[in-house]
Amino acid sequence: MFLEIEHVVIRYPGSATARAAVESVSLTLQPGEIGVLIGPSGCGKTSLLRAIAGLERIESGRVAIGGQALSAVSPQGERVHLPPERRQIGMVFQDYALFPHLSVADNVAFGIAHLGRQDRQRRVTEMLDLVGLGSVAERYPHQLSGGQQQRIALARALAPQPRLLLLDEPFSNLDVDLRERLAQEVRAILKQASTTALLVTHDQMEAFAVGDVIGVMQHGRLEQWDDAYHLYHRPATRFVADFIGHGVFTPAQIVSAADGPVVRTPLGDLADIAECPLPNAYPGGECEVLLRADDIVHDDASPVKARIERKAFRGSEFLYTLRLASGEQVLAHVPSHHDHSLGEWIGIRPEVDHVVTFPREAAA
Ligand SMILES: Nc1ncnc2c1ncn2[C@@H]1O[C@H](COP(=O)(O)OP(=O)(O)OP(=O)(O)O)[C@@H](O)[C@H]1O
Repeated sequence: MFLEIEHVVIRYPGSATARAAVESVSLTLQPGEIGVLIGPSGCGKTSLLRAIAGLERIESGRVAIGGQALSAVSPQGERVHLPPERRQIGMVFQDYALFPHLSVADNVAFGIAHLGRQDRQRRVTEMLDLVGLGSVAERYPHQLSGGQQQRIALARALAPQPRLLLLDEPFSNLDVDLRERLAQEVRAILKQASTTALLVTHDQMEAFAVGDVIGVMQHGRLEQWDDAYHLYHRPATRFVADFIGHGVFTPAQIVSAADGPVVRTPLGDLADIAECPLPNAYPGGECEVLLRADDIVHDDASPVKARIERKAFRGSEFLYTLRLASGEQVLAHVPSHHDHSLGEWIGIRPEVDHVVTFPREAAA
């Protein structure tokens, strides 16, 4: 392991009795791996990032890179806290923080003043080429677009060859189209430079575009640290299931059938499902099943009908909010050439590959 975060607790001064901002978070990154922390506002992502950078002190736990403890508080109260400038960690913030009076080349050279002139120039050229902006070296930040400024900020952060790069909402000042494109570019740049990085965002698309591993945080806790596929298809908690993707929880019952357990839902039985829980996993087999919008297929031949309550155009598809006659709500992605009207009844059927169940909310 390269980056090791072990049971880190962060509590701000003056809030000794209050909930910790970060509550016993543990995660690891391999060399060259990109991690992303995502979660609602106030869940503690920035606090954790700042603690890794050395800008906040931890109350307990350990932060280490390559086996070297940067911050640590042992159960006996022994403390390590390396100052930020000795951690060899780079940072990129949402506001770029470029120096307006310095040219692009001088901005990139800022953190490598210790190198000789030739080495410095070579590194600046390398970094500008890496971010695809070799042609703007002599310009000033105000002469660049937001996306270009952010790539320069990345070049500046990478120039000193940090052991770890931390990125705090680096795309949030950019418009939506640019954001996703830049997110993919940044991933490619980090991979090319073999940089280990941890990025904070509240945008799922960004997290999926950039991260090898994604951590979902809530109330200071890390609910799951996993790849995008598992977060989506195997969410560890109800919060993760709800936070990632579009879906609803529907009451269901797991019952034994001739060919094994089936999940009985208002849309019919879900059968032939790998890793289906056994009926005795829940009292009376009663649970809630997660139905994602892409688990529901529009099929006029289906006996199950649902009324369209809302629809949102998403380019190649609509996100329909549907109501079954029995009262349950479900979501469905439907190709956008199936343009039905609000209030219309359409046929739907479930096509669920991964069944995700949780205890009934009231019983949970
Ligand atoms: N300097 C501080 N002093 C006291 N409390 C703080 C401080 N910084 C953050 N907090 C509190 O710690 C908790 C976590 O905040 P943090 O900024 O880490 O969350 P976040 O997930 O990054 O949120 P956002 O997405 O809004 O930036 C919040 O309850 C916040 O109010």
